[in-house]
Amino acid sequence: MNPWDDWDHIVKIDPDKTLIDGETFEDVCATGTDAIAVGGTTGMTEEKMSRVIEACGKYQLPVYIEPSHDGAVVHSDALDGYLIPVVFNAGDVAWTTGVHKEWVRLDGDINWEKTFTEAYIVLNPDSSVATVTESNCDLEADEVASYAEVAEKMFGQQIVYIEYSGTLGDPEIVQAAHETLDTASLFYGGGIHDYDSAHEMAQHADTVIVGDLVHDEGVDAVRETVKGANDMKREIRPS
Ligand SMILES: CC(C)=CCC/C(C)=C/CC/C(C)=C/CC/C(C)=C/COP(=O)(O)OP(=O)(O)O
Ligand SMILES: O=P(O)(O)OC[C@@H](O)CO
Ligand SMILES: [Mg+2]
Repeated sequence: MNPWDDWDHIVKIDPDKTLIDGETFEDVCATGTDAIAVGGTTGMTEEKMSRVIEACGKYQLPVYIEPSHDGAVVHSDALDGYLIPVVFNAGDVAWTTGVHKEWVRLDGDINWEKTFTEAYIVLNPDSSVATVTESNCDLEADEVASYAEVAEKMFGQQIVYIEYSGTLGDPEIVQAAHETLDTASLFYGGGIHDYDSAHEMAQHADTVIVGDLVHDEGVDAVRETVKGANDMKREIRPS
């Protein structure tokens, strides 16, 4: 049993962005989402990360950090664990193993029991994450599916993350990736903004991730995406 096995929905909070006026981290944790991930590509500092971790750590939800580089890792009792991206289609291998090597070399406090990797496939060429990692986003569905298969079968990855950060992706690509996986979970993130987009992506993703919406629209909009994802899971799960 992995911590994420019963997560249908995650809210990813970017510590470099603000919540909507009048909304709190408590409100975010009460949207019905299953877990909080803390991370973003640009502007990460230890102080900003810690503020969000401490604020979200007071509630029942699991809180994980998703560091964007080796210097962005924060250790805190408020954390349930660490989700470490490994970018499979990165143009620079630093994002596949290089920054990981530096992290292991320099961080004396790694708790491997709470550390899990995510095999990222980055697909929106206009996102910061694609720019930073120089990812090759020009991939057909069968190539994405093959990356997913390589991640699980050759590299033993237990999370494959289809990342369209900032834009809603192609459900057929998500489906193709999902179909290659046996035991690994498929995470999908990017452009989920309402009931329908969450509902659609939850058909093939085991877990959907909602990021910018919490910063741009707020908790009511996030709650709709939780409903969409949960409804789809009820529709497709054998009772
Ligand atoms: C070795 C350690 C500790 C970490 C390595 C982490 C790696 C490989 C990071 C690569 C970049 C990555 C996948 C970051 C994860 C977080 C993420 C995708 C955030 C979303 O970013 P964007 O939405 O593109 O950026 P902004 O919202 O900040 O513009
Ligand atoms: O911000 P959005 O587009 O919701 O994307 C979520 C997440 O996959 C980003 O890493
Ligand atoms: Mg973003």
